[in-house]
Amino acid sequence: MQNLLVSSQIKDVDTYTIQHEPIVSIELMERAALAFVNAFINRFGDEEATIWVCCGQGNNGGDGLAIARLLRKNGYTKVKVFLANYAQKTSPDYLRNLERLKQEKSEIPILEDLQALKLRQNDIVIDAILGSGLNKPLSGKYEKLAVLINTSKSKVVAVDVPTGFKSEGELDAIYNGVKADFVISFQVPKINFFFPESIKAIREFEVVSIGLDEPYIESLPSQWKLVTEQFINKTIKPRARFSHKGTYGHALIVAGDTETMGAALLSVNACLQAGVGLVSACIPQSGLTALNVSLPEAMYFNRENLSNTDLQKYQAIAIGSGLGIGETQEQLLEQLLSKNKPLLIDADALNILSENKELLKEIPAQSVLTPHMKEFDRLFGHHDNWWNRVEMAKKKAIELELIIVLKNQYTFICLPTGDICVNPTGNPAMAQGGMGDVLTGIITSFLAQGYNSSQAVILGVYLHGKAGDILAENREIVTASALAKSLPKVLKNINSEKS
Ligand SMILES: NC(=O)C1=CN([C@@H]2O[C@H](COP(=O)(O)OP(=O)(O)OC[C@H]3O[C@@H](n4cnc5c(N)ncnc54)[C@H](O)[C@@H]3O)[C@@H](O)[C@H]2O)[C@@H](O)CC1
Repeated sequence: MQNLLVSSQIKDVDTYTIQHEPIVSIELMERAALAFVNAFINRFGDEEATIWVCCGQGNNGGDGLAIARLLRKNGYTKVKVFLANYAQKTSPDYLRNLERLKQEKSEIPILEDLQALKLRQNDIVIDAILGSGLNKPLSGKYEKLAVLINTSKSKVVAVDVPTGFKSEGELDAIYNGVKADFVISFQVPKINFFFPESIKAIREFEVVSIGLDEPYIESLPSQWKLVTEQFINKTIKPRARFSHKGTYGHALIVAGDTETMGAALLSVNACLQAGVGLVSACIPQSGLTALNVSLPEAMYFNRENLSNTDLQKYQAIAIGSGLGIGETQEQLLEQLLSKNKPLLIDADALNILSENKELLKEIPAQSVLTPHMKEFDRLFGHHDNWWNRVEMAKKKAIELELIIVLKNQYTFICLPTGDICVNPTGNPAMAQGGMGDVLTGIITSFLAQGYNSSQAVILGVYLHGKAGDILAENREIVTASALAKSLPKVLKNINSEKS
């Protein structure tokens, strides 16, 4: 897991690195500019393009000036600098870079008049006006400049963060900052990059290392964690020699209704594909033929027997996929809750909870809830923005001792400890019915295999997204069935890389 930091902490890390590496601040800026330029060249190789580097007067502007110089050195001949010198204060490193640019007679025009900023279709704007130092909403000349950039047809590449974009905290409903096609951000992704509202400001982003002190970053207190591939590789266990089906647990999935049996089958199938030893499908009798035909590996569990069966033999129990809503389903949920064993609660089971909120207190600790936005709001009230929604999920996870998996392109996993783990995998090709049922099956599978609740959820969410990402490399749409089918290979690849 990687710590995600708020802007004040990032500033602190800059200072720490400068003092302890040690490195002078102007050299750190040079390193940042070089990292930006390398990533930029990788992506925008056209040396003939006209590049307008728009610079403010803080360190973000200082980066911009160094970037302009380095681009020129790398063969980009049509680089121009525009100085947005609208403030009283200037940073010392900005001034040093400005001096250097002037002294070196680098043939880079330095413009200050807005009229001179004639942005054309194939031009590139490098936005180095304001970065993570933003401390109030954009207004006046800054806002005017943002409008000019946004209404041009030029491509916009932002340095660290787009001008006017808040790196953390509630994002305003109306965004008046620079809209970037691409952001090259330094060292750590900013927390708000993972929030859906950032789409107004950022189309794509990449994070480049500038050599800030990583152990120090990890030592800082932060409730925000980014799930990393290293964490997954370290956590996941390969199949052991001499193991048998009993080694990988027995899962029980309570799901399906006459017309939504597909959801149950998707869940049960995903549970198998993710490696469970045994899975029993507690579905209505009307689904028995479908189950036997499509998933011969799965076992059938008669619903009539749920109340009087000892469920201890199941290492994991999930309820919800395609369950339907009604008195019978409510009774099923209540029966499971009374067994006092952690559950995974999804889909219709969440909707039943939102109609019977008094049941929330009955959910055993360490249970997992996997709502999408609408299910979450039905459960815990309407939220105007994602920041507030995630804050509420965190609060409820602590209060009810649950793991709340708030699903989105970047899923937020809120743990009872107060930590919020952001999952970086997943993509829009996966936006299709059944995907949630598959996720439920995968997490249930990992729970049954003996991972603890947090591990099972993090592994499940990450690998679900990872499988989707791999498939989306050469297809526009990824169906839930295709994703489930690809899981054994994704798992194999991870385990082979380790050995
Ligand atoms: N040593 C460092 O601190 C490093 C900083 N780096 C760069 O520095 C940036 C942060 O630099 P700074 O902290 O100087 O801040 P910025 O350059 O982002 O902003 C500078 C100034 O803008 C003012 N300001 C904030 N919001 C405003 C608004 N809405 N309207 C008008 N003025 C506003 C602030 O008062 C501040 O004086 C990062 O985003 C990154 O690009 C990198 O060079 C890496 C090293």
